[in-house]
Amino acid sequence: MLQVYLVRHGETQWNAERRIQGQSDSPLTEKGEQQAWQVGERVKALGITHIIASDLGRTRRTAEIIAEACGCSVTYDPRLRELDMGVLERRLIDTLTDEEEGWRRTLVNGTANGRIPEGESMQELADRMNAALQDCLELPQGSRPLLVSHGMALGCLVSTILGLPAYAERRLRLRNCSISRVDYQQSPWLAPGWIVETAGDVTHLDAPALDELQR
Ligand SMILES: O=C(O)[C@H](O)COP(=O)(O)O
Repeated sequence: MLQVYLVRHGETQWNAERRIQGQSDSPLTEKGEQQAWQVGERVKALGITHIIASDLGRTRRTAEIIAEACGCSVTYDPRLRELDMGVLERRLIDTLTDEEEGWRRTLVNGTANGRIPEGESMQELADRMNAALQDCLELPQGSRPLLVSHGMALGCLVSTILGLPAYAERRLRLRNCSISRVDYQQSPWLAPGWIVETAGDVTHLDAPALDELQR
């Protein structure tokens, strides 16, 4: 059975400001760095063999910290990036016009193919995330990978494994530096293929992620 750990990056400046990141980037806050160290402490005894991260700065930094704790190297996969939020990237959520908020709501409550102008659909996001996860099956026998990615990206992945539409991800709270785990297994009792073992675990963090207060 292949176990794959899924970690959202630590809190960033823009997470704290409620500014939309998408594929734009802001650095981890001091708290975000601490969260990443706490993930490292939690997972260092789990025998992680590969750390694969989105190539955006906030996931790179989170992955580097976890890698230092686990003693393994990091590779980067752009398929693990956050949803491309098009023209709304870098904007403060609280300053969106009614029309802009409508575009955002299309993603939150909408259809799989809804998108922000110049952005990506949830279904496109789910497809690339599932493809990246599927590639973990090609790793050598006995591997235990840990993927470092983003809130909506990981939410889409977990939602679609559960057989929910990609946009159901907003029903799943994946806080900064939460840990989820999905397993690939053949079982006489469970559906064969990917199953969700845990989602959004934050019991290793000593303080609530700011996200918890915001959403
Ligand atoms: O701001 C965003 O793009 C998302 O809502 C959260 O993305 P993040 O997980 O990269 O912070």
